[in-house]
Amino acid sequence: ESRAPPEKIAIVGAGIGGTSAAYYLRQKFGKDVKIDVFEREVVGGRLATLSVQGHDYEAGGSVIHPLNLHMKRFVKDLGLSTIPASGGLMGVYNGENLVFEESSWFIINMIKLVWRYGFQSLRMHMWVEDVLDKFMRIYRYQSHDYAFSSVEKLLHAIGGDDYLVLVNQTLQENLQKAGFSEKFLSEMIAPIMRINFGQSTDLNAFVGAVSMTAADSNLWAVEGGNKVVCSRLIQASKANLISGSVLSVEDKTKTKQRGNPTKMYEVVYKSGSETKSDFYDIVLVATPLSQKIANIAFLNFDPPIEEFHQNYQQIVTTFVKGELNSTLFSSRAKDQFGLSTVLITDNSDMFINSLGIVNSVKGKEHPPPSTDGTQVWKTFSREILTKEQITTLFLSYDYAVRKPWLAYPYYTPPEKCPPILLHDQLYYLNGIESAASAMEMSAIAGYNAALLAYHRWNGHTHMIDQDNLYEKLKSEL
Ligand SMILES: Cc1cc2nc3c(=O)[nH]c(=O)nc-3n(C[C@H](O)[C@H](O)[C@H](O)COP(=O)(O)OP(=O)(O)OC[C@H]3O[C@@H](n4cnc5c(N)ncnc54)[C@H](O)[C@@H]3O)c2cc1C
Ligand SMILES: CC(C)=CCC/C(C)=C/CC/C(C)=C/CSC[C@H](N)C(=O)O
Repeated sequence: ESRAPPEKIAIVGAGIGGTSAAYYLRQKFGKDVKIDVFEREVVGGRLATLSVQGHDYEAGGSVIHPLNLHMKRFVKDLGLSTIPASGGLMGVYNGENLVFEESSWFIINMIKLVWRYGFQSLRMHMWVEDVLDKFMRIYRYQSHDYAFSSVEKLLHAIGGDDYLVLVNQTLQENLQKAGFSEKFLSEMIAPIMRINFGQSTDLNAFVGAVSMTAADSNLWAVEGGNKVVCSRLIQASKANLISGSVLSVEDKTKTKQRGNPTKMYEVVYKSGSETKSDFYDIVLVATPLSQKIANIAFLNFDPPIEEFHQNYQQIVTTFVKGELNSTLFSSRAKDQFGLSTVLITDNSDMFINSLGIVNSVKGKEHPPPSTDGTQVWKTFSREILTKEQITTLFLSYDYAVRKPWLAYPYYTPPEKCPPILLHDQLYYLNGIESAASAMEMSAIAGYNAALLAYHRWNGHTHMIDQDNLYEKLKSEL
């Protein structure tokens, strides 16, 4: 028996976390509940494009794994199309030379890897497969409507104690214990961590595994830009998008029309030059609760809502349309360079984290391949690149554009993930980023928060934090 649905739900943030929550909240609570999504900047959040000479390129979250089933489902449900997001050859630069270069021949590649690293590349693949295999359990739990009240409980339900060890250990520690060599860690693993999370192997082993899956070859993206998923989710969930910055959420008692005094949340927000407010039964916060990012005050809560010190790192995305100075990396003639991604080791003293050729969000043929040797390159760096640095990297360039992000947490395991449940009907989605930040992780958090809110509203305690779910669902089949 379910009680009457809530009248109004607020979601703060229209990134993939907030918009997927809106989508699932609508499915669970039905058509009558009013859902307001507050966004102070642009729908999509860290999914955004930048334009280079009239063509758009992914500047934030760009690649999606073939087993990211929520993102896959959104694309299907929302009638969107996909484009391949990986391809081309990769090389690893150590500050002096390329220590590894991929070959376009699979067999040659394998021989090169075995020659330099023995069978560690294959073992690494198996290690990642093992983490990913367990990860897939979350989809079964969520399709059966099970919810979790903390990130730790969610991770434990997926991968048991092994998963908690992963988030509490550095990738370095974990892989050293598993017998991987220093050479393999510094030449292969650290550069992958650096391109994906701007860090070395000192991040937690779970986000390390997520980062390794992003080295898969069948990655994809949404045609037109990944951010389109967010705007379409808002439309599909029939939520109201409110353009404004949420300033505070206050725990208040309100007497509704013809009713008893009820506990509600007053959301105060600034829209243009006006400050407005409204009351909600349920509030979901779908943005990192760091002062530098969201800056939301929680008023009148007893006990008070603590501040979370999730430290988000700056990553600058820069697109340059130009001709690469390939002699910086290799003595080969520039028309023989052949690499489309350069990963960089930690000891290289390079001012960038990575460099790669990118395709526009319309796919490979847009714009048509250039004939003058220029390409659109994307770099990630900690700091904004100076003109000198750009001219070191490029022999010539026509155009450069950049976007600095507070991109993802700076990982310092052991990780204590912030709570999901901040108050009776107040939920926080982005604590999951302390385990790993990725589009799919936010979509999982959005679905989980929607299910948790629904079950807590209706008193379905048996659907929350169930032990032994994997065994239980196995025997149900
Ligand atoms: C450079 C970069 C590359 C990445 N690459 C990948 C990738 O290839 N694949 C992948 O899976 N992931 C990638 N990620 C990570 C991924 O983009 C994020 O994990 C994901 O987009 C986070 O979504 P979110 O909805 O949780 O948060 P956000 O997208 O940050 O959404 C939060 C929203 O809340 C809004 N907001 C904040 N405060 C307020 C307020 N007070 N009032 C109203 N609105 C507010 C913000 O404007 C924002 O739009 C990348 C991230 C970056 C930065
Ligand atoms: C959650 C699971 C199982 C998989 C997600 C894998 C994935 C696609 C992770 C990407 C994480 C991330 C923050 C990447 C940043 S850089 C991406 C890309 N290399 C680029 O150059 O833009």
